[in-house]
Amino acid sequence: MSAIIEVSHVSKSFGGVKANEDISLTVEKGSITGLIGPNGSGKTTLFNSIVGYHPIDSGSIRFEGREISKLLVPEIARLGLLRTFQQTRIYGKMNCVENMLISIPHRKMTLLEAFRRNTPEERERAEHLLHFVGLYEKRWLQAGSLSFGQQKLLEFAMALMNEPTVLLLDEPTAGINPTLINGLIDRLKHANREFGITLFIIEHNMRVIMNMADRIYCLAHGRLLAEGTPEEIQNDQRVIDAYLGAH
Ligand SMILES: Nc1ncnc2c1ncn2[C@@H]1O[C@H](COP(=O)(O)OP(=O)(O)OP(=O)(O)O)[C@@H](O)[C@H]1O
Repeated sequence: MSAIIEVSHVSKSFGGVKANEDISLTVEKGSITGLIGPNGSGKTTLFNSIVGYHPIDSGSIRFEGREISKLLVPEIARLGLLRTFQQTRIYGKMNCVENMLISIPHRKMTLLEAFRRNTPEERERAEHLLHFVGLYEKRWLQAGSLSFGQQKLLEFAMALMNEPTVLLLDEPTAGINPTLINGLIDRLKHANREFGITLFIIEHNMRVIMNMADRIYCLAHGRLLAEGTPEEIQNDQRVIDAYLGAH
């Protein structure tokens, strides 16, 4: 495997708060990589830096060997690097298929035009992916009427509409009941194995991340505390003291 994301010595402060300090890590192509750490340890800030949501103070971020730390969100998205959020971002009044169709990015037209111009291939792809995440039967329902877990599955399918190379997932299982969590894990693993999508996942649910990740990074107080396989991380005394002891 080779590195698809290379974060080197990245720092980012908000006023006096050092949210990320001298962080270096790599995400291997084709891997499922985990990012854990206590609340406020800088995980979301790092994701935001990688996808271009805000400029970094220093350091370098490379995607497929190319420096991306000065690029804007849509430019990075066009390269195939996308993220999802802790809170779902769906349109509750639209049905699932409509949500899928408007998730195709960078259209320089109104929503109405966007619907008119969707190609049959895009519609077919939307339905295929809704089937993939188990929402095909519900495709004509308003997204707002779905359970929170189903909305997360919809959001995942919306991200897949853009055919990402790498998907950054911010707490994908937060707020989802255990049955749906298992379904989501299964779908994520499938997307990784069968579609070859590299996954970089922030997750507080240890059962989930230990079960999925090839490699895990742990942050604490904005710094990289430890890295290793799930087994190494679980047995790392620094991680236990800073984080796992409370979980
Ligand atoms: N836009 C911002 N403005 C000011 N401070 C911020 C901003 N974003 C993050 N911070 C601060 O940076 C630190 C790291 O926050 P961040 O959200 O990255 O942590 P996290 O590990 O993702 O936490 P959680 O697990 O609770 O989501 C916190 O002290 C937070 O208050």
